[in-house]
Amino acid sequence: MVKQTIQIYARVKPLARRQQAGIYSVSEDEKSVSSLEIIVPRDLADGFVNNKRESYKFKFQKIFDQEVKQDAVFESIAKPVAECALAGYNGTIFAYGQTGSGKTFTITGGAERYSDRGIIPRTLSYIFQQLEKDSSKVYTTHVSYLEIYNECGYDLLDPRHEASRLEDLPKVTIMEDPDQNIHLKNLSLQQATNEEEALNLLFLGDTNRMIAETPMNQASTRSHCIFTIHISSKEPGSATIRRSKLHLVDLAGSERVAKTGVGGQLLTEAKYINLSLHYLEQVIIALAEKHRSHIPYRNSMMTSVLRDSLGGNCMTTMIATLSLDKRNIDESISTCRFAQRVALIKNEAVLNEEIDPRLMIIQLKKVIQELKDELAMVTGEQRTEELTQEELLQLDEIVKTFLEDPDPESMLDVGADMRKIKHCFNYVKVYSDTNTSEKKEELKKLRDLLHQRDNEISILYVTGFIWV
Ligand SMILES: Nc1ncnc2c1ncn2[C@@H]1O[C@H](COP(=O)(O)OP(=O)(O)OP(=O)(O)O)[C@@H](O)[C@H]1O
Repeated sequence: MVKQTIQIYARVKPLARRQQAGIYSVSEDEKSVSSLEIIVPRDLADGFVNNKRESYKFKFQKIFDQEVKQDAVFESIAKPVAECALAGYNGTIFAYGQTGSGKTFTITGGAERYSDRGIIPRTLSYIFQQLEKDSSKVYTTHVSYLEIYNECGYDLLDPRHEASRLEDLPKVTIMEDPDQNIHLKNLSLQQATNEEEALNLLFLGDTNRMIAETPMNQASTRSHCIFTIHISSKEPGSATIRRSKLHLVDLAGSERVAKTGVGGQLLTEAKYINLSLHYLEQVIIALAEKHRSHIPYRNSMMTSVLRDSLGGNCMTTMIATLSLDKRNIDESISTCRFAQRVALIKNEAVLNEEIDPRLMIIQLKKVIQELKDELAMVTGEQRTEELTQEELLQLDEIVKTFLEDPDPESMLDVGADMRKIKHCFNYVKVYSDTNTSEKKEELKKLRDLLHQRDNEISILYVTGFIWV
């Protein structure tokens, strides 16, 4: 079991040309903990008098400032989580931040340049590279892509639909089993056997996501998207299967503070525009409080789906996306505050291993047969039915390999079935008889040759070709 708090990272979006930079600084202490200090000048903030604090400091595992590129973000954040998923642990990476702060850019990527691809395509690429390298296990990979809008789930990977509206996509509903495990009804799991197939599925999902945008559901701002990579692995011959899920989550825009302007207050009335993010916050608050027994996961679909990622069996990472221009400083501060609370949540990730019942039955049948054979040998009660032709050929092969193995410590094991043991003895007899007669034949040939050479030499003496 791996006990770990949720890891929090911050990423600062580059300023657009006409944006005015806010005042902030990034520093790192001797233990490599990064700090972000945001300054809101007392005299003037966004045109209003600021009577509040001037300096806001937040700690993160690492802060990626404006110039940091996608490959560095992947290496630091996603690669370790992908490695854990390959080893059999659940993982979640979610991006949280206000609209336009770079959540989609970080999770999915930008369309302009190949180097702009984000965490999802890079993680898929990395996972398939690793699978190709590891021949010790058999891996199976599936992906799913869920969009949650207004408390309704939609399957973005439904291959039968060419969606023109979000409502055209199959609706996904939540079901809970008696052990409180969440199951998503109607969410398709599509198999991907290589990187290309997985990327095609991502593309299908992103296309559906874009096409299904309606005036009611503007851009990704109001919906949450969860791309999940499901990995299962098994060693050949073993009945134990490891299963893990890696959720890559692009949350809805988190803006919630209404800038009233009245009285010049900057950080005032909290107004939630997205109820499910409000419920997410409720869950985070409840989890961060000690001795809190009830966690309100069930209040929203998103918190139900991410239940394991928040205070459960998962290694979870949050990326706080920040837009640190002057106008968005207040939103960035509330994103950082949210992240600090998230950092208090402890998760306990366990290795997800289970026994495949089908393989287990095959193995147990074999064990039962071996035990029956041993019992029959001990009690003298022999099995009388004939061995099949296939079984006989298999036995011949096993004995031949054993006899031809130069290793003096090699063993012949055919179990306790007397029919098999007898057949092996017969094979050994025939094998050694064949070998002996072959050797006799060879000896005779050599003797004949020797005799012939002696005769030839005697003739040479007699004819005087050889002088002594
Ligand atoms: N690190 C970055 N480098 C370059 N461009 C970026 C970066 N982050 C974001 N952008 C650009 O900023 C714009 C807004 O980013 P993005 O769409 O990712 O925001 P978002 O947080 O997902 O918004 P929403 O909540 O509406 O989905 C996009 O044009 C994106 O390409």
